Amino acid sequence: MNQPYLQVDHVSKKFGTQQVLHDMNFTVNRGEIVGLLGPNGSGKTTMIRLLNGVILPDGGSIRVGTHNPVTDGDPIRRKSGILTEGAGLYHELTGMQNLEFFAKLYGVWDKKRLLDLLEQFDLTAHMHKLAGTYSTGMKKRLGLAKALLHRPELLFLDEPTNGLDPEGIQLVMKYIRELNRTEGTTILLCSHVLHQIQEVCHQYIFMESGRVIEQGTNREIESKYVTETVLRVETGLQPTGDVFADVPVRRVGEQTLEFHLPNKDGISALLRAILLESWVHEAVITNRDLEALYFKVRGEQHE
Ligand SMILES: Nc1ncnc2c1ncn2[C@@H]1O[C@H](COP(=O)(O)OP(=O)(O)OP(=O)(O)O)[C@@H](O)[C@H]1O
Repeated sequence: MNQPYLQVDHVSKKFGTQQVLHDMNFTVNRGEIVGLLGPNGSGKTTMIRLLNGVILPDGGSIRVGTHNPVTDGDPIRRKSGILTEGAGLYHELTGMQNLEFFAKLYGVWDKKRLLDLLEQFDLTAHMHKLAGTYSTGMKKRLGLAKALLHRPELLFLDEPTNGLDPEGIQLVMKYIRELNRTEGTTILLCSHVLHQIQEVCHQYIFMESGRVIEQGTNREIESKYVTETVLRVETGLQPTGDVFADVPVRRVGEQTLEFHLPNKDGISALLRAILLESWVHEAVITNRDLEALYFKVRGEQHE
């Protein structure tokens, strides 16, 4: 089932004298949602522009399906949609006119599709207003509708939820998941809001200073980097020392203790021991969500 779709081999890119990407290597399979993660300036947008054929690499090779972006930029752009920071909208046109313009440009004029997308992104009531008067969130949602007009098989999303309110974030993340599930769209997603993307991504590529420093699923990265289980428990327990039931413990809040276990196997026994002495309202493993893994992966680079 794993069919390589994006293949990046030893890719490098310079802007002037600045080496922005160094020997980049990664593969994304068809139908995956992949998070491209890394701090500001690590080269994520540059990588997307190379995949999309908008700029050319200095070295290495890239495949997007059967295409090489160096020679086949147009076919790739016909099959892909892109949402960038600016969204590329015409502010002097209405929301509807923007979609009409791009649908004609892409040669995919379909009024029903336009109306469906406006409806899906909660823009029907605003479709006759000028895009320049839209809020940041509305522009972002219109940009997404524009990126999806031609039913792309590949979608590049650069910070898709930036500037959206909680309802907008939920709407967009739900749509991304649905699109991938129903149409099998391959999605490369750049975001700094890690708790949002961990709900939708199948795997992650971690970048740092123009290099891939790690790639894998949450589970793969967890098993490689997480060597203990940190359990945060909301409880009335008052341990007398820094060990309880043979587990090291420290107080991190008035009613919150943090236990450090060698692995998950000891959690049930620990909770049973706590419950013999006090109440428990919540127990959460805190060191295996995407944010914790992100810092762990990056931390190892700096050690
Ligand atoms: N057209 C360009 N000309 C010169 N330098 C550029 C150009 N585009 C990007 N850079 C530089 O390349 C580096 C990587 O930029 P890029 O935008 O790819 O990073 P990023 O990971 O997407 O950052 P962010 O998270 O802030 O969006 C930065 O140092 C940036 O200044």
